[in-house]
Amino acid sequence: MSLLELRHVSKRFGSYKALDDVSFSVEPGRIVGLIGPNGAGKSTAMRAMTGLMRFDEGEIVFDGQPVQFSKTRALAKMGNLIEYPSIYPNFTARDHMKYYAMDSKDPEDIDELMALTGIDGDNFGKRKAKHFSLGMKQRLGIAIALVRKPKLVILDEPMNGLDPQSVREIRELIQQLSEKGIAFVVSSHILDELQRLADDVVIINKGQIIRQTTMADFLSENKAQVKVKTSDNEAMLEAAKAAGWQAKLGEDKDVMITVEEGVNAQAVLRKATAEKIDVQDIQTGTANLEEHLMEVLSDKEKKA
Ligand SMILES: Nc1ncnc2c1ncn2[C@@H]1O[C@H](COP(=O)(O)OP(=O)(O)OP(=O)(O)O)[C@@H](O)[C@H]1O
Repeated sequence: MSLLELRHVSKRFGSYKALDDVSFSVEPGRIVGLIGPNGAGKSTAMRAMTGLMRFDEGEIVFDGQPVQFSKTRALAKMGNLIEYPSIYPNFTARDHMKYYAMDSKDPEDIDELMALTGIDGDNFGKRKAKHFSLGMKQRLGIAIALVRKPKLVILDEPMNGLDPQSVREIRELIQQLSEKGIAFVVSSHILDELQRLADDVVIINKGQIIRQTTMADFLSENKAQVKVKTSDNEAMLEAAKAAGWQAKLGEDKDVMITVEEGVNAQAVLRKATAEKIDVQDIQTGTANLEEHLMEVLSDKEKKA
């Protein structure tokens, strides 16, 4: 049984449908990346899942129980870092942990949690929150999300504003926790980071789910491409299209040609030579998460 299931969930803000018949599920211990462009509905979906926001249609089931809207009662086995937990400037990290642990009948061991999230020790344990860096506040937010021994943690943009070192540390922390069986739903605009982090992807666009699959399967849908930079990219593009190849101009105006039977870097070089086009650079590779996402979204746009 899935740990979390959204079934046909819709949410309107006035006449605008922010969630439109959204269905997807989260399995125990998996890290699910929720991705999509600005305004796609990621935060709205996350708020609905945690019971922070009423939704209009459908149902959400977490750990066998329907999720119901509550202003005051957070779900017992779900942690979240969506709306910032209140961080009190004159509290230390330990004061915060003690305070949030009071909400739970059976809180996690605070010392263990502080060690795990790296907010223990002389550095942070004794300092007041008003002196914390953004990375430190993110860690404290995650530690607070974990204090009730959750089975699922929802993190909206947990990497926002962090330096590369902190981003890596937060990623390693999430992975470590998922190995202990905690599931995560994470949204992030830092797609190369999400590519490293997530086991599964759920793609949302204009309030609709476009795809739910594993990260590995999503990336393997990608066909390899030959990327070629020439003295005349427009002419190269025309020549490739005339040969019946799938070709387009990339973002940097290089020509991108999809690899298939009989179409590879060598064939592209031969074609360029025959057309008297100088090749300045040629590479073969597969698109990353960001490029593949852009492709999937633009295909969807064309079909709409
Ligand atoms: N309280 C609200 N009232 C009216 N419209 C809202 C409200 N909250 C969200 N919206 C709208 O719903 C849509 C989805 O917003 P949401 O914040 O869920 O998107 P998102 O995918 O999280 O975007 P981003 O990546 O920019 O954070 C947007 O068009 C937004 O303007």
